[in-house]
Amino acid sequence: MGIEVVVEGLTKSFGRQQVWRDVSLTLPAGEVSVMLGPSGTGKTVFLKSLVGLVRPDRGRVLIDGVDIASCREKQLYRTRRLMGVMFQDGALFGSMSLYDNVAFPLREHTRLGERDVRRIVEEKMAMVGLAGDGPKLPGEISGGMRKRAGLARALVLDPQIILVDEPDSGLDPVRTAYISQLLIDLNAQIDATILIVTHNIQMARTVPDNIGMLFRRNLVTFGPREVLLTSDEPAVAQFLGGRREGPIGMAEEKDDATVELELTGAGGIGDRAGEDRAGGDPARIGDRPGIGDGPGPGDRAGIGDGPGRGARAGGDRAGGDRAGIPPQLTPTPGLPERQAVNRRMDRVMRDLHLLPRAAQAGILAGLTDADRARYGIYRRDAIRAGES
Ligand SMILES: Nc1ncnc2c1ncn2[C@@H]1O[C@H](COP(=O)(O)OP(=O)(O)OP(=O)(O)O)[C@@H](O)[C@H]1O
Repeated sequence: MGIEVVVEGLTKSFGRQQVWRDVSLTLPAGEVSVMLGPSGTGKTVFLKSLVGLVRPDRGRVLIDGVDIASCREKQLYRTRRLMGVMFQDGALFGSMSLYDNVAFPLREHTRLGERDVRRIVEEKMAMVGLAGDGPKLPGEISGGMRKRAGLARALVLDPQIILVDEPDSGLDPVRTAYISQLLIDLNAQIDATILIVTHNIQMARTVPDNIGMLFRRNLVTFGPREVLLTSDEPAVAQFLGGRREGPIGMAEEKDDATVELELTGAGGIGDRAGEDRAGGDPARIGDRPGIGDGPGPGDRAGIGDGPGRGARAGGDRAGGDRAGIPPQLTPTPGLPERQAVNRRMDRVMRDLHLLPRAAQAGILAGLTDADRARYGIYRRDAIRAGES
């Protein structure tokens, strides 16, 4: 099973620029987590600090009892063996074939003979859908294939933690859907702890068990996916809706006066540009297209308010969405079930009372009959939670 990663009070600056401060979270063992955030908010720096490629100014990163933010080189090296990293562009050596790229960590860090190297490389390349592509050079293949080759290389040392930097960047939506499925399939097969850094909303909505978001040098939230997906935090709602109105600006930081204007509807950027907004509603916080669509100014979270259903968080939604929470991807038929699913559900149900009400409603609305029996929850309790 994967290993838990505990981050405590992590702070990082480059010169006078503070990237983020006091970031604390736990990546639960064997679960898939996503870190979201607008461009430039330090997602990649965060990922690198988990591998010890960036040293934070303060804080700890505990992996298997070792604080990799402060440990000695030898321990860092040993702990890194537990981790596989897929960088944005695959980070392949351009002059080596895919086969040699994927074999590289095995030849560098183990004493395996070439026959074993071949067995492992072929197995991992097949896992990411690159069987038979070994002889190709990185320059001869598409960006999606390069990413998958980078993923195969990240897998050869059988990591218990996999860190993935923007797996969707440069990919079309179909390739992004494939790599999303691949990450879930991998988790089902090897039960590793996975952290994906991305700003792809679709991936964030359908892949992870847990989601966090970095914004303005802070971790806005981190927890079960239902928390962020039902959040009424303005930056989160704007980000999920992909809208310009809200606190996130082109230069990451809008000035406060602009935000105030937008939120009061007294003239957002769209108005000044003479653009239409759906429904003519001035910069409503909860107005995420395709998620919250109920009338009324009280609709801040933009959740659970299907027309004619009484505007309730937790109500059923068309297309299988519940309370604005789309179904999570499941492994491809024929693969094992994800072991993380039950572990996560146990944890979430244990801590349910600590979560925001909308998240609770979303979680309860999504329970299967088997879940309800397991946790002793009656259907009417779940419905009542959705109504409150
Ligand atoms: N080695 C470095 N030296 C100085 N500044 C750096 C260094 N690495 C990153 N930064 C700065 O830290 C900030 C965060 O960068 P990072 O690449 O982590 O953002 P990101 O959220 O991953 O962005 P994107 O989504 O666009 O990839 C940026 O302002 C970047 O310029």
